[in-house]
Amino acid sequence: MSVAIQTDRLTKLYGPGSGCRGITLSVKSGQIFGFLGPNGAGKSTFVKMLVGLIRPDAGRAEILGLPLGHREIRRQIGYLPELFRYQDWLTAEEVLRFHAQLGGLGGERREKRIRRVLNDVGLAGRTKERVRHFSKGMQQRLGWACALLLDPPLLFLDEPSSALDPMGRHDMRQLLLRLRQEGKTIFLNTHLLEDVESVCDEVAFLVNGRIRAQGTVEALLHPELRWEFEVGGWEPGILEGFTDPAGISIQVVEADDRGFARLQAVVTDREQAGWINALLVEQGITVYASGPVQTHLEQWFLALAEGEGGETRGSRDVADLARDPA
Ligand SMILES: Nc1ncnc2c1ncn2[C@@H]1O[C@H](COP(=O)(O)OP(=O)(O)OP(=O)(O)O)[C@@H](O)[C@H]1O
Repeated sequence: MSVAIQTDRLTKLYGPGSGCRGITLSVKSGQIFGFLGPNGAGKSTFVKMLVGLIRPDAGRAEILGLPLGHREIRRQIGYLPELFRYQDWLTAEEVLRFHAQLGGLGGERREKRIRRVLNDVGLAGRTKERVRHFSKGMQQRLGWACALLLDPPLLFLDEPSSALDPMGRHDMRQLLLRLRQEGKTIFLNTHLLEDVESVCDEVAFLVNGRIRAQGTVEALLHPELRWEFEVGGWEPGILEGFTDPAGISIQVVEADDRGFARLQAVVTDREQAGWINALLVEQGITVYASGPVQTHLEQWFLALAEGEGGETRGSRDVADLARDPA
């Protein structure tokens, strides 16, 4: 798989503690890459460097094999800015014609592309309306249309669903998946963890201008199989003296004085979880429920964001954070 974006210690500083520093990351072609972080983390600054709107202070980058700043890159990328604003005296169609003209697209091909992208973003019936009469969500849909217009292989979308209602967000997630199927690479800045969990192949978390964690969503959230058991009839020491041939350690996460407890164990597979289940029952414990522990991206996000400014958190590895996000 080739690499669409490669950055090497890319840096832009606006002052102490703002901007982004030393960002090294790699985005494979054909991926949806999620770029996450709390407000002010430096996500938009990073994207603006990649699309050529601001110059880095230090570091290097290659976009589609071309060095950052190369004119050809602009032909190959689509960009939806976080703060979008279009000529509100024009109609949606006219805005797109203007953008097509800037991109060197004309004639019947242009008209065909305009019809196609307006249809893709759900504005097919609103093409003759002036942008000033558009709702914020419709304007953002127009922004998507502008980004897609020249059919670029690489898209930078900065908070692309921020103005959309739940249905609109759903539509856009479907569109993202379709674009990936068509082979596009998508760099997605977002706060919507639902989007990240459902469409992103890899993610990077930015806090205070630095990358704190990076990897596939699956590896970040589930570096190990942890199983939970909700039980009744629990007593401290009930499993004492029991010899465990597999060396599994069962931890008590929570227990009350009526014998209710939540237990957890790291297991290699479901069979091992079933074996623990049988063991508990053998000891006279009632198992009400059991299943794998689900870590949600939100827990991750909060744990990383709370560590803002803490260099020690930055040095912890991803698996370590996933085991103990707090
Ligand atoms: N042109 C600028 N001049 C001075 N400071 C800036 C400028 N642009 C951004 N910053 C600062 O850099 C930091 C990162 O801003 P940036 O907009 O990149 O963050 P972000 O992660 O995209 O935030 P949000 O999620 O709120 O959009 C902030 O502290 C911001 O105030």
